[in-house]
Amino acid sequence: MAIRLLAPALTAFLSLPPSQLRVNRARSPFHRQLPLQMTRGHSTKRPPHWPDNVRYIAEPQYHASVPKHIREILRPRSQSTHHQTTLQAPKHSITIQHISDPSHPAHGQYGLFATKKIPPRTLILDYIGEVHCDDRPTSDYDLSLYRSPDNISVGVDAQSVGNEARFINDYRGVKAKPNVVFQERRTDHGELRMSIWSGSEVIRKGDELLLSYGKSWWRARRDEITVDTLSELNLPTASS
Ligand SMILES: C[S@@+](CC[C@H](N)C(=O)[O-])C[C@H]1O[C@@H](n2cnc3c(N)ncnc32)[C@H](O)[C@@H]1O
Repeated sequence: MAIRLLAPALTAFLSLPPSQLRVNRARSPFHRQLPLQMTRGHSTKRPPHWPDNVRYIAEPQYHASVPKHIREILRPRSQSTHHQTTLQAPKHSITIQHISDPSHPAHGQYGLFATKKIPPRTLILDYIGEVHCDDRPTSDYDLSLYRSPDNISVGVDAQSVGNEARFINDYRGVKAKPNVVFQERRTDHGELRMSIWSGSEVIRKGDELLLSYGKSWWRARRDEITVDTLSELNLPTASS
């Protein structure tokens, strides 16, 4: 299932437009891959608990589905360079952890946790993955980055390639509200990125970083379960 993570209430404090994990669905394999890069002071060395089936990257990869004119908006040619400044979280401030608490709704999966105090309204890291314009129906890691005036929707899919940001869970069933939000930014070289900021309160050492994926993400997931269940039971759906 694809997601479109919403940055809801907490985004308001930054006076910024909400971003979303995508609710649309994908169908194509990966094509072109950019070479892995070292970023300023950070390597592409996998962090602890990184899954074997996901490639750890420090810079976005551009999929063949991204048209040239959109690439030029996302990463203006004059400023395009392999020496980008990805905001990789300082390795000592966040960590991927296995969720062993049975009351956590993502029990058995992983989450992203603070290993030290993070002040309010602090840029923590970029959401890195494959930048694409095709549908990703099976991805739970597909974030909406940009919609062009000619209505082309650009996503960042971290299902198969990504960084630590892909492990941030939704706050529902965990805490009363999210403590981090999405906000787009341009790197020093002009590349459009979706980044993750702390909210209006301090994140304490040991706290899990929690977003809001948005109601539409949960609604799409619930609808999918309903349709799947009806189809397993061989019952008619609203569209059948
Ligand atoms: C972007 S991933 C988050 C990282 C994921 N936990 C992992 O280990 O790869 C989104 C997936 O995490 C799980 N998840 C995140 N927040 C959740 C929540 N509040 N309740 C239930 N499942 C959640 C769901 O399985 C969802 O499809």
